[in-house]
Amino acid sequence: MTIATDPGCVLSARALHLVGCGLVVLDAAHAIVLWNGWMVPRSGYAFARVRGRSLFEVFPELRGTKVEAAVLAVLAGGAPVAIAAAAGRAPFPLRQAGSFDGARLEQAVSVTPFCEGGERFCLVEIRDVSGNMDRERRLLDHAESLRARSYVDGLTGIANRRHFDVALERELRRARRGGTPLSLLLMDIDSFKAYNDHFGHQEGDACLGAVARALDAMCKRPADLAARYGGEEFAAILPDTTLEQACAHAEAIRCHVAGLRLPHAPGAAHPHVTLSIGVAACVQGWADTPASLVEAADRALYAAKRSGRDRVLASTDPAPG
Ligand SMILES: Nc1nc2c(ncn2[C@@H]2O[C@H](COP(=O)(O)OP(=O)(O)OP(=O)(O)O)[C@@H](O)[C@H]2O)c(=O)[nH]1
Repeated sequence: MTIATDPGCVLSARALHLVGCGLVVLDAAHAIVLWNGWMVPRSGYAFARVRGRSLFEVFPELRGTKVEAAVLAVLAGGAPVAIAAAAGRAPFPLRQAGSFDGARLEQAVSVTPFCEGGERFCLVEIRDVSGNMDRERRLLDHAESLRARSYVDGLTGIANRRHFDVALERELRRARRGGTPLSLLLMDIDSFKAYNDHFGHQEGDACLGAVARALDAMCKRPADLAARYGGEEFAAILPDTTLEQACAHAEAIRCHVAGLRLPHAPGAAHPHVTLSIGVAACVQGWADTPASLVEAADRALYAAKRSGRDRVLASTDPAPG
């Protein structure tokens, strides 16, 4: 019975050329015995040009790839092999139909053995998964941008409390491992309630933004982190910085913010916006956990407020208990 006279065979042959993926059948010597219509515009080769030629002669770049290994294993009696798509590593030089110099289609490939008339063959199926990969990439980009945004304070644009917590934990571990110093500044805008009451909440928000930008600009080393700790309170993590160095840096920040000469409310302690700053350093045995370091800096900040504001005080005593 010939293909021409068997309606089933004719239909199968037609259907084969309409399938929405690449189908290539190889004989035991990996010569191409079938090449469907999908392959033609994507490879630039009509069936007549590849018929009887080794797959690896038509596509020499398949040498040394997972596709070659799969074909050889399957033709030698192995089980079917599925090769998942990997971004940027499309094995076949196939492009969008009709385009011969664009990017390769992203491909998922499977290789399946079968026997016919006592001979072994394999079917190579190539699926274009470019759309899926694009979607996956867009989802990953979106997830990455959400993740980045979840670490930024929406009002001021500097690191938020979550970012601060993660960074403090990480930097403390690094300092303990390396035996290096680590300091923390807690900073609070003085009489900020009076500012809001006088200028209104929107101006208050703008003032928080201006102070945040000033702090961020003053924390220049790559490992330094300026963050909004909450409300009108800010924090700075200063790795590789001793208590003494941190106090000097805190004093520079205090002067810098006072130097902005942002007008304050008439009822405030000072005519311009100022900061009170508490400084603590991580020392072996105490203030060496995130909670105890924050607590030490907070006690110093409280002392700075009580002793008149617009000043820097360091915590030198171990936390109680
Ligand atoms: N505009 C604005 N105000 C805020 C924000 N978060 C906290 N505040 C205000 O900051 C003020 C903090 O006031 P207090 O805790 O009484 O302290 P203070 O007036 O700064 O006084 P001292 O800290 O003792 O100098 C409150 O009025 C809060 O409403 C914010 O996101 N935007």
